[in-house]
Amino acid sequence: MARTPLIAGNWKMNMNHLEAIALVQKIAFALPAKYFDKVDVTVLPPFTDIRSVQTVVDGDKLLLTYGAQDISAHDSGAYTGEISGAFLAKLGATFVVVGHSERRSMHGETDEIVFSKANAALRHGLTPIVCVGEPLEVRESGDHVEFCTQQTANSLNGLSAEELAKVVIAYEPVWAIGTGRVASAEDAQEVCSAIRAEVATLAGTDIAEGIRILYGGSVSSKNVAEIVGKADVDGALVGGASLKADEFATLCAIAAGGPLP
Ligand SMILES: O=C(CO)COP(=O)(O)O
Repeated sequence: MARTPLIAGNWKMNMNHLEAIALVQKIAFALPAKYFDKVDVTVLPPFTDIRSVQTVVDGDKLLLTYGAQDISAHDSGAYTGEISGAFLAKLGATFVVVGHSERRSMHGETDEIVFSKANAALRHGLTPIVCVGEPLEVRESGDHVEFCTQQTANSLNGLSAEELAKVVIAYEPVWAIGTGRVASAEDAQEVCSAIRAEVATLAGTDIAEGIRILYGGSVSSKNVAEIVGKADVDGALVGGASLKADEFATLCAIAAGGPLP
């Protein structure tokens, strides 16, 4: 099944709202419209930047989309510091990352919390990018496939098949995040295909074949072609390389099969 590649730039805690405007404009300038027929591109800035990004995307009629790095499981009320999916939807957000390993580890986000956040995203018409991935000790023990399929099942179990069809999953081995130690394309394929098989048990083969599964962890313009070229890898969740306009645009163009004539 042909799945349009998705490249998502997770800016993490970088770029104030003015820097965000400049970065989005530079990415748009460096990535001509013709690429957007072959790759979906989204940027995930800090919450404080989203309104500014919306303004420049809408004002300049840019083809890239944008979203958030987290979401509250709740819709409104006494949840100090949290951000409702209703507010993100109002800002024109498309995607929202849930269960990033940095939130799982530093904020105690369990699979159950990740499930509730994915649910909240879907409730507000947002596409959750549900992150799973093993720590180094699990990789070294050879239990990474079982770990990731279990994390996938626990994070998505309870969604209907129709809801699951709307989800993006990102496989991000923790030992590859921010380390420059990128998983091999074969590593990515092994786990992404196992995740797809797990989704098939949850929601059937058609839905499993239709969803996009991304790889994340030290992706750059130098390694993205081989990784996204794998049968079950449908794009990338990019951290550091998404903060440099030319590097990110080049990475997106490669994922689109470019350079295009
Ligand atoms: O965590 C990541 C994206 O969500 C990956 O970060 P790096 O690309 O910097 O390794």
